[in-house]
Amino acid sequence: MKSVEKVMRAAPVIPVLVIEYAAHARPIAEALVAGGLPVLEVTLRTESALDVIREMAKVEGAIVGAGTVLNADDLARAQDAGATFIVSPGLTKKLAKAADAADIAFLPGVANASDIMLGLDLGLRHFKFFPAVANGGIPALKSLLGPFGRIAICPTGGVTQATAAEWLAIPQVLCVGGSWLVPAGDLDADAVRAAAQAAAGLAR
Ligand SMILES: O=C(O)C(=O)C[C@H](O)[C@H](O)COP(=O)(O)O
Repeated sequence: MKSVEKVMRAAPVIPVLVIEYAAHARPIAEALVAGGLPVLEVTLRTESALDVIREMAKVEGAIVGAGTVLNADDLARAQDAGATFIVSPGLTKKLAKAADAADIAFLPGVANASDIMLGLDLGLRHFKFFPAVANGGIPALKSLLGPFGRIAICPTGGVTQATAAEWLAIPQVLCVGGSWLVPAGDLDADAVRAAAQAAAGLAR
């Protein structure tokens, strides 16, 4: 399986992208990469998501993946479009097996001890903690890391530029995910680049 750890270590923040217009894909990817955030998670939540992945995959230096991958069909469509990693809000045996068979880096969501134990049974060690804040935030993650200290985590859901550093101070947290870098609405590439620069400067 391709290394999910490499994806997680490429930058302190993975922008979670919900993009309506394929025409916005390249300028947004270029602004994020130029700002120092090469890892781009394109959620499969919009009609244009697969076209967005195709466009972003052409941007030099971009490491493009798909988010909101719920099943093997989503995985296959995202990989065909050029995604090199997939992120899921949860974890199923079927999806983990499909990711293994497709030889694609896989970052599944976990919310509790049983989810992590399912992941460990499946040979996984890298997880997204989702929804990070609603699920109890830093105290909840620290409690889970008692019994599961050897996993690697990307908290996502409610993380912001202001709170990312606190999460990144936890040794098992290799990166955080968040949608704050690219707000919905009109495209402002300068603002995206500035937000990326601030995020890329966060210490791990
Ligand atoms: O679409 C998915 O697959 C998800 O897992 C959801 C995203 O990770 C969160 O919606 C990001 O959370 P915010 O940064 O609080 O907006």
